[in-house]
Parts: sequence; structure tokens; C-alpha cells
Amino acid sequence: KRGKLLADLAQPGDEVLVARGGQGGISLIEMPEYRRKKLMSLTTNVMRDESDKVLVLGQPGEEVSLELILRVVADVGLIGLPNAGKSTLLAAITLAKPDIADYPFTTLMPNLGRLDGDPDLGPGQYSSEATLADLPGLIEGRNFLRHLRRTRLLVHVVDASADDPLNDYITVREELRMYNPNYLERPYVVVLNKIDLPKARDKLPHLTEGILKIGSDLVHSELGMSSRDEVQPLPTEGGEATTLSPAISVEDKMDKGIEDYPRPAAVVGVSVLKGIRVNDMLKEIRAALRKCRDSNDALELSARSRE
Ligand SMILES: Nc1nc2c(ncn2[C@@H]2O[C@H](COP(=O)(O)OP(=O)(O)OP(=O)(O)O)[C@@H](O)[C@H]2O)c(=O)[nH]1
Ligand SMILES: [Mg+2]
Repeated sequence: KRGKLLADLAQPGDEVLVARGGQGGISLIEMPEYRRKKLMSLTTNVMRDESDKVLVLGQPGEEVSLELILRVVADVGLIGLPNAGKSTLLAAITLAKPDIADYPFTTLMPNLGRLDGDPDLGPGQYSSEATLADLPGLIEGRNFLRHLRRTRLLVHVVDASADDPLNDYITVREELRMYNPNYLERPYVVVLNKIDLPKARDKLPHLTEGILKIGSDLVHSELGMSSRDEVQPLPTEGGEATTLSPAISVEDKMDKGIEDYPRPAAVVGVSVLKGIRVNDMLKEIRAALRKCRDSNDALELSARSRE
């Protein structure tokens, strides 16, 4: 419990031994009196069971107090301000049935959903679907952002009918930057939601342009794609941004503004509630996922050829 990371159980079947069990004792109860006395005189290591009946010779096991951190494993993380429609989006494209309501902070724990296979991948690869994690709305306690660690694509959901959606978008990017700038390098798709409402529809062209203006021309495949393999910071109580990949120091990253990070892979206007342009959005998400996969494959190949 001292902040030391014992193990990261990221794969099914991963195990770690955190405490050794004690050595089994010998029951002395069935022994003749003289042998029992003799054995007991040879050792101070005599214990009784709870009912005070059986005398045993044994060694106590180790005891440890552990802090367990749950980190959902998902390919895609849905982020955005409260009420943006993240849970509605998850419900629209997966079989998940998250709570949805017209007030902020409806989602308190991540919801997971499975996205169907991508037909464009062709035979044999059709089954490579993705897991989506719908996260609690940002701002209130950033603790859940740890769930982004094992995602490779972020879907940033914006309520386009809000008073200042561009500002909402920037707020969330800033939150990410403060929490761990690595997340700004991760490929992402921006979903401008609620375009069934006239208020949102009117803003769409201007908003899309505004979002695309923020950000550098760095291509994702040059930067963030290896984020799964990079040296990840150890978890600490105050967040995750304590240690970063060796190439770039914390200071370097803190100096960078959100405009210095890559632009979104796509910006799409949808209404996940009314089912408007949901298919276009799915296409963009799948295309971005495919790109992640391709560059992951390329990374693995080049890693293997170096061996
Ligand atoms: N008009 C309209 N309303 C929507 C749309 N998508 C979601 N909503 C509504 O917006 C409200 C919030 O939706 P949620 O899916 O709960 O939002 P969330 O982002 O998960 O919110 P938190 O869990 O609080 O972070 C609900 O009343 C939804 O019905 C949309 O496309 N159009
Ligand atoms: Mg929600």
C-alpha cells in the first residue's frame, strides 16, 4: 500500500503472487501424549486453531494490504462534458444499455459495449470488432481518466446545441492535457452531437471549421500510435502524469498547448438519439481504428525485423 506497483494484470490469465501462504502444520491431536509433549518441547512454534482444539506446528502466511486499481480495457474511449450524449452514443451503436438521462453526471462508472465487426476488413478479419468504453462526463473528479490508458482511439463527443460548443471542446482537451498530455497524442474522432436540434445544425459548419483549425499538422501515425507500447507512467494517488516516456520529459509536454497536438482524424455531425448520420460516424470510427491497427502491425513488423 505504499504506492509501489506490484503488477499490471492486463491480459486474461495474468497472475501475480503477492503473499506467500504459510506452511501447513502437523496436527498433534491424534498423537500419544508423550510424543506430543516431546514435539512441543522441541519448538516454540505451536499454534491452536480457532476452536482451541488442534495444536499445529506451522508457519503463518504473509499478510499484505493491497490497493487495487480497476482500469477498463477498451479499444475506444468516449469522452466529453456531462450530458453530451456519450451514453446515448454507446447505446446507439452497441447492445449496451447504459443509463441515459437529461442531467449531468448520469454515468458514474464506465459502461462497456462491443462494436460489431467491420465489414470492410474482408473475410477472415471481419470479427475484429472493438470494445467501447463510455466514461463519466469530464470535470467532476478526473480520476476516471485512468480508464483511457488502454484505449487506442478516443471519440470526443460534443453537444453541438450547447451555448459554446467550441469552448466545451477546448475545455475537455485542456483537461486531458493537464491529466496526461500523452492522451492528446492519441488518435481521435470528434462527434458533434444533437444535430437534430436546429440550434446545433446552424452551428455545425462554423464549429467544424473551428475544431479543425486547432491542432498541428503532425500525422497521428508518426506520433501517438505507439502509445500502447510506450513506457507508461506508474499510478500515483495524484494522477498519472508523474513519469513519462523517456524520450519526452514532463516539462516539454507541459509547455505545449492543445494547439500543438494533432488534429482529429475526422469531425462528424450526428444525432445519436435520432439516428442521423450515425453510419457516417461509424465509418469514421472504423477507419480510424483500422489505421491504428495498420500502424500497430507495422510497428510490430519493424520490431520483429530488428530482433
Ligand atoms: N436532441 C438530442 N438529445 C440527445 C442526443 N443524444 C443524447 N441526447 C440527450 O442528452 C441527454 C444526455 O445524454 P447522455 O447520453 O446521458 O449523456 P452523457 O454524455 O452520457 O452524460 P453523463 O453520463 O452525465 O456524462 C439525454 O437527455 C439524451 O436523451 C441527440 O442526438 N439529440
Ligand atoms: Mg453517460
